[in-house]
Amino acid sequence: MDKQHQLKIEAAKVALKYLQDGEIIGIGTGSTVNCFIDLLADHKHRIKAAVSSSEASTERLKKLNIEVIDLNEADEIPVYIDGADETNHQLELIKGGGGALTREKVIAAVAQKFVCIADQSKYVETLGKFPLPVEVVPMARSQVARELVKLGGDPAYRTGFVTDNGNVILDVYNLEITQPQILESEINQITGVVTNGLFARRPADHLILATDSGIKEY
Ligand SMILES: O=C(CO)[C@H](O)[C@H](O)COP(=O)(O)O
Repeated sequence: MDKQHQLKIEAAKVALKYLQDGEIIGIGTGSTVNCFIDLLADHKHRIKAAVSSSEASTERLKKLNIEVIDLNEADEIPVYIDGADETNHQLELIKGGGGALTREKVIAAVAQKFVCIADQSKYVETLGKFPLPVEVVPMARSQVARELVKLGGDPAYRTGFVTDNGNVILDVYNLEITQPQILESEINQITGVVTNGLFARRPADHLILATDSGIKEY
């Protein structure tokens, strides 16, 4: 097993302490969350059910006999566990490398506590080295791309990829994101954008970062 994967497992293990007995848990998407889902299998008796942010996570949860319910059936989500592509020290994130950003953002908005789990490679001074994913209604792809260029980015169409919502993704390169909240709002105002992968208006509440020198919690 490579070092990075080992760190993802370490972060996921620490996140188990946020489980709340008898409650619904929100589950994100990605390889780090997959580590958490696998660990959750041994604790499934403690939770009421899971709300999932993607078809991929739903499938993994169901394979482990963890009940998955629709978000509309959940009165509240005390805790949401998810990974990130980048985080800064304010726990503002870039997410959506796996293309699940919209459902992830919806669950994060509902959740009382958003716990981000990540390995050390995700921690950055300034967001933007990782291309910012933007989910777009297919017919608006070219128009949205032109607007993203005006904002200083270089959008690239993620070819061959369709989101769980039937939309496409533009990955925006070369953005140096010094004001994440403002950029998040600006991009969301472009007609045809479903959402973008900046989680700055609703950042994580806690970060569990696995590093070579141990777990750091923020
Ligand atoms: O936002 C995401 C999926 O849409 C993931 O959380 C993000 O891409 C991190 O994934 P990984 O844990 O595989 O590095």
